[in-house]
Amino acid sequence: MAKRKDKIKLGAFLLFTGHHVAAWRHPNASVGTEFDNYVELAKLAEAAKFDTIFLADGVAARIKDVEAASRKAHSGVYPFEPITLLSALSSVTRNIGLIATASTSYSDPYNLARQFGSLDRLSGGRAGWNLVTSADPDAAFNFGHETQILHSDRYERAEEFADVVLGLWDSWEDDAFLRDRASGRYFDPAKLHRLNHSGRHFKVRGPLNIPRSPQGRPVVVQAGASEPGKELAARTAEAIFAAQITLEEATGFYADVKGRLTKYGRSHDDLKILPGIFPVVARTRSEAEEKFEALQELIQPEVGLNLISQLSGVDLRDYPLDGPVPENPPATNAGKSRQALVLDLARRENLTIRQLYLRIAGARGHWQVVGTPDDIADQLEERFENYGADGFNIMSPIMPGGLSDFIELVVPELRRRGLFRHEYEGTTLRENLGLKHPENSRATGKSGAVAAE
Ligand SMILES: Cc1cc2nc3c(=O)[nH]c(=O)nc-3n(C[C@H](O)[C@H](O)[C@H](O)COP(=O)(O)O)c2cc1C
Repeated sequence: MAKRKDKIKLGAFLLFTGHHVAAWRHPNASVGTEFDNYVELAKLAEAAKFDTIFLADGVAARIKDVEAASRKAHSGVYPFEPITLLSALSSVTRNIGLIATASTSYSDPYNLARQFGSLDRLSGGRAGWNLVTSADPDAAFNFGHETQILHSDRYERAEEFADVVLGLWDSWEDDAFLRDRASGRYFDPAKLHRLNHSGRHFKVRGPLNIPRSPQGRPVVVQAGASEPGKELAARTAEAIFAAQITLEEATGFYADVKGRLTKYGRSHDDLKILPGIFPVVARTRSEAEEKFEALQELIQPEVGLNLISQLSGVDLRDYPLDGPVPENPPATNAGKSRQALVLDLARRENLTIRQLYLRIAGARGHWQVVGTPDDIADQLEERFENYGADGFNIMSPIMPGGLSDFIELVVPELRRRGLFRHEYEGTTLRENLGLKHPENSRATGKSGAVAAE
């Protein structure tokens, strides 16, 4: 197979103390909850010419199992709301993309379009929206529901939500605002487009009361991998955060989603697939293994059990720790692809419940690689060259050390192999990700989804 001509895209998935579930207990982990901690991480990633920093988010503290939650740093309690934080970080960064998570189940499309449009203008065109439907069951109780919204209903709402937001972002054409003192014309009415949306979930007249950004509009990212998740991504997203452990899973997912683009008039390069990787890197394999084991030893059984109960959608607290993971538990209404991924892993490697949580406590079901810079670069290169990814979301085990390790040890090796940039291609997120400047779908009459060029 011919070597790819494009280069790997890299995002830093920032979780304040690090992605390993016990990272907060490690003496080298920063407490990570202050603005300066995020300034440090954002500047580290930008100096390394990463494409993006990405912030996960939820709208509920996950404290149903308060004993386990009280032993974790990430129980759904985040130091900052992500759009607020990235708006602040936009003033201390220049090129790196700023991707925040926001829920289509528990937001309003007009306000969300405005907030991300504002972040996009504040940052000079570097905003991205990680569209989630909120698989977290606890979120429903903070927004007037008595039970979690059904998975299928969440995605039906998300489809319409995305169309409204995309339509609102096209309220004004790029050159609508003239600000012409001589003629007295501030904007050209012919370049203003009301949305006049009326659907099952939303009725939104528009226009959005904020102009388009230097990159046209924010980049839409999707992270769901169920059937409706993949379809929504193929129709509306320009980047996907995915979670696959094996090369086969990755290439299968990549071919599946890229294969869906044509029916929406979109081309292969209109969507970048960026699976997560949890890299533990050191100059020697034994040193990398020691680093990883030092984190593993800090995992408390309550926390490990709680983590796989959340990911598998099954409360495993009543099952023996050293017994098997239950066969065929009920389908979850939470994250379907994540349940499948965790249960397949347990079956594939014949893991007990304790072995399963030790296996995924770091990467939460993402791809985990422990080794030297060459080991990790080899794995990234293989997945990239075999079209299992267009880039990767780096989920450092511990912050800031894990991110600086990857930057100091793996990035130079990727550059030596000609796989990663030396300099940014542009100043907007689209320019650096290699995405087209979106035409204004209201101006061209291609309503709703992402308008093809
Ligand atoms: C890299 C990555 C990041 C994610 N970040 C969030 C997040 O911040 N908030 C959230 O509610 N869900 C997040 N998710 C979960 C997805 O939105 C989705 O619920 C999950 O992938 C299951 O989707 P599915 O039911 O379509 O398979 C993330 C998933 C991935 C792969």
